[in-house]
Amino acid sequence: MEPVLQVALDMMQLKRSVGIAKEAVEGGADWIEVGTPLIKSEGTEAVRTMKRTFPGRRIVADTKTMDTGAFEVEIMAKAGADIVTVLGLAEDSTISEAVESGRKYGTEIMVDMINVPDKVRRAKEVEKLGVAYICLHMGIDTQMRGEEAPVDILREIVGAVSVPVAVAGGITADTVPEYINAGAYDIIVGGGITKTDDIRGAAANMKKAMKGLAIDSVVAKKYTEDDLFEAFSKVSTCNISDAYHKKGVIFGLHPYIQRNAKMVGRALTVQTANGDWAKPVEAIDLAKPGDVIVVDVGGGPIAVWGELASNSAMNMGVKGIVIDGAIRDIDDIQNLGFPAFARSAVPCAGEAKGYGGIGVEITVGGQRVRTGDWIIGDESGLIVVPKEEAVEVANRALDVHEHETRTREEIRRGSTLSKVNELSKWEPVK
Ligand SMILES: O=C(CO)[C@H](O)[C@H](O)COP(=O)(O)O
Repeated sequence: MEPVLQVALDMMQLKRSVGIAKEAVEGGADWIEVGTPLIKSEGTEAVRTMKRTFPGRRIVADTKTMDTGAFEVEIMAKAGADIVTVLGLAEDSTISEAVESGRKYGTEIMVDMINVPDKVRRAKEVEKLGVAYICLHMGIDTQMRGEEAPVDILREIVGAVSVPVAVAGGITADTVPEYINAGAYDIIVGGGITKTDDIRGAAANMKKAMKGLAIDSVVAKKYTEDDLFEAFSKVSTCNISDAYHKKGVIFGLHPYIQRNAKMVGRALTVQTANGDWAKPVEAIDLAKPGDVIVVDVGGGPIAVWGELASNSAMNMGVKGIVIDGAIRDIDDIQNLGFPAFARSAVPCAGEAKGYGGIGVEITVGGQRVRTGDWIIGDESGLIVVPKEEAVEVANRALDVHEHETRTREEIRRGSTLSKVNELSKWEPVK
């Protein structure tokens, strides 16, 4: 059997989804998935519209049914679904009822193995219940922690069951050949197609990659602890703030940086007193390449940092300086191209006395900062991401960034930001 490409429409707006589906089909998508968020926002109408618009295509209703299998399958079948998804975590009776209902109304059942602990064992069990497809799925929230659908488990499932196996979860043109080689029949792709500005091209590339051609994905891979510098360098502080629910924003510090410059690094914290520049300067000798020195001066108005310190820090591979207090030599620091953020700029420096400490927990611009936390700064400001949350926040920020690519393209084609988001519809019901 020739593998199929299923495009997953996971946005909330039906009109946009139809447009995207049309272009994906032109690019070669075989099956169309009405994604869970789309079903939740638009109901069965989304399935009905897709069936009417694409009469010759298989329509998958991704209901992720967990209970009342018969009932939910009947609803989706009558709306035009050819395949309905039920969770592998559901009770056997829910799955059997879904299968029975599917037989009655002419719909197949795909079991989604999301979060199932023993996927191979469960795959064998649900096959016996009469399901038509089994789907190995790494959910979007799990992907944000850097995980992808595991190829070895896919291979094991394919070897253990005789029904066709689908795979989903952050698949890109780069990764699709591994899943094909492991025996996947149905390749389910959401963001790898829908977040691009060229849906047709992305679907066509996915098909080429499914045939074994080497294709570079325009959508980023999911990042792990090892390559967070690259991940944070690809996004803006605004992307991070959107992804991190406005947490981590450092307020009140001014960016003294060059146009389009960006600062990304891990914090080396310093506590000092107003005008006392000893500890900030000593920190330079302790800094590792890639660090950002972050100084808590409690907002003090006498400078604790200037051009010579910046020069020395740059030499050590330090990525920038953040001071909740005062800085000086702004013009020279900007000529150096050394990113600096401070509450104020003044000509006067204090004296080296040695108060405070290095590597201690500090508060800067209202945010707690510890050594090792990620600090990202650009012309919009500064944000701190705790080290424990960095992988997830970086991947979510990239997701925000990539979704903006699609929105920008729709605006370029004549839509408006309000229309793209169907804003009026999302106002709370009074
Ligand atoms: O069902 C889903 C999320 O629960 C998605 O449709 C599925 O994960 C495919 O999307 P992506 O390729 O972006 O992961």
